[in-house]
Amino acid sequence: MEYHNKPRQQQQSLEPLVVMMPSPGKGHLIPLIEFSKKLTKNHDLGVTIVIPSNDPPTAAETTMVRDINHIFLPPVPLSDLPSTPKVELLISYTIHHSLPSIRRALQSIAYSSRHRITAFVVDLFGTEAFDISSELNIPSYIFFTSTSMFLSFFFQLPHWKATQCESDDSTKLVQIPGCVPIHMEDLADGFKDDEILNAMIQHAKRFRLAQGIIENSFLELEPGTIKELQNVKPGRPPIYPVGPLANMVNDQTKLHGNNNDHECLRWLDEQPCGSVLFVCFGSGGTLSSAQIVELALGLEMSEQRFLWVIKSPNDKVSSGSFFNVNNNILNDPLNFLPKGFVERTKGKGLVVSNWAPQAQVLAHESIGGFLTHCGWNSILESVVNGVSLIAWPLYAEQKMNAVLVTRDMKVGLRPKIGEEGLVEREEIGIVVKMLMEGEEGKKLRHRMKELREAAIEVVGENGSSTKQIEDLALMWKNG
Ligand SMILES: O=c1ccn([C@@H]2O[C@H](COP(=O)(O)OP(=O)(O)O[C@H]3O[C@H](CO)[C@@H](O)[C@H](O)[C@H]3O)[C@@H](O)[C@H]2O)c(=O)[nH]1
Repeated sequence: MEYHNKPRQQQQSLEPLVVMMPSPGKGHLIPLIEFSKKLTKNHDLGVTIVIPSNDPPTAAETTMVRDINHIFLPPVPLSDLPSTPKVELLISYTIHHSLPSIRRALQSIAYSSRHRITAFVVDLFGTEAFDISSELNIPSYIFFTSTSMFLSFFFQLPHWKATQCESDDSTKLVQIPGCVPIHMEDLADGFKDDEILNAMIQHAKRFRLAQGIIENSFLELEPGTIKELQNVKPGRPPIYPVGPLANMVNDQTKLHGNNNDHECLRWLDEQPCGSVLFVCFGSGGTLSSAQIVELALGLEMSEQRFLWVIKSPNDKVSSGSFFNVNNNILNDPLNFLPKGFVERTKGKGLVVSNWAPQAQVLAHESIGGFLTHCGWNSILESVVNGVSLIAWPLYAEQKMNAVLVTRDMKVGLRPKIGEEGLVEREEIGIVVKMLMEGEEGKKLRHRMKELREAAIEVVGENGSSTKQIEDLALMWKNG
């Protein structure tokens, strides 16, 4: 029987179910897990997460979703693709080649005698699957995992031409509705590449097909942009700001197992309050070998305590760990540090290979600052913990996020890139010291504490984000 032909009466007796589909990457999966938890725990609404990927699930991914109904789709091999792939195209490629298995997964749930799917929620790269939800008569939504600023830019994209990004003048200003103007050089990298731009325009054109767009942000964080996005305009679906949906400490233990034993948390226990800079470039970010050396020597020059999550370098792309295809994971990242660095900084600094329980680290009272690649989840996790930032964007929309953090939110410092294309050790030393000890650092911390208060308020019992989730849950329960 066709799902959409099930008699209304029969459909109403079935349990409502929301199906979510993140695109590949932990930065897309984690906020959808947080959203699912709110729907299931607070609203007793069933959720199944359908997960496309390129590799069989890792142990970390399996642990992350263990308390949620989920389906890992068959991996799409990337072996035919170039060895220096572009992240945005790889993600789009994976979704495109997963369409047959997405269809099978949705059909098997939709035709079951237990559930009626009342919403299909994808992220910004998942809109190609709207054809399938539409065939099955399932309402489609987008969960936008990045900033409202980036969402506002997405609505401009269908009118955008590659030539607009090909300006020699990198200081030319781009006006995104509701936002402060940003320099051309700070636009998401992909928009300067024809192939990526065209793929993104295709995604953006399908945004209007969604019944609503759920955003992981809140008014106090991006007031101008959210107000602008909430203006009713033809072709623009309603916007639901539900953020910050961030990986929180209590839940982190569930996500990654019992991390209380992680060596970095034990080390943090021994450091003075607010004294440690956390350095981490997200799930996919990598530095070049030369940049690793500069960062190490810069941290040393700053004379501050630090906890650094280091990945093996990649001299071609700065997203070297996003997909495993290009990352030499066999090399111990510590081998790329300058000679004698670990010994010289012993006691004052700790270097951890590849992964640390970030949410627990940021919640630790010894943490006084965060040097981040500006992934949106990392920024939100800093906000909920009141930790001010050093913005070191690497790829995707991270430069736009860095502008937001430093110029709009005013909670971070951004080091300058030197002539060789590297952030040099002297600059790192100065900026780190300024954040951790300087007057400017104090102001940023103060502002971040204000944002933290606002974040606590909006996700509280009567908060605006709680209310938005309630409205969505009610609509999806009765759908
Ligand atoms: O050692 C680590 C590294 C990361 N994380 C977690 O992994 C997530 C990383 O997310 P995010 O900070 O957003 O970075 P990416 O994984 O790089 O996220 C991708 O997705 C984001 C949301 O769309 C975009 O903002 C980024 O540019 C894009 O690279 C966060 O929850 C971190 O707490 C850890 O727990 N331990």
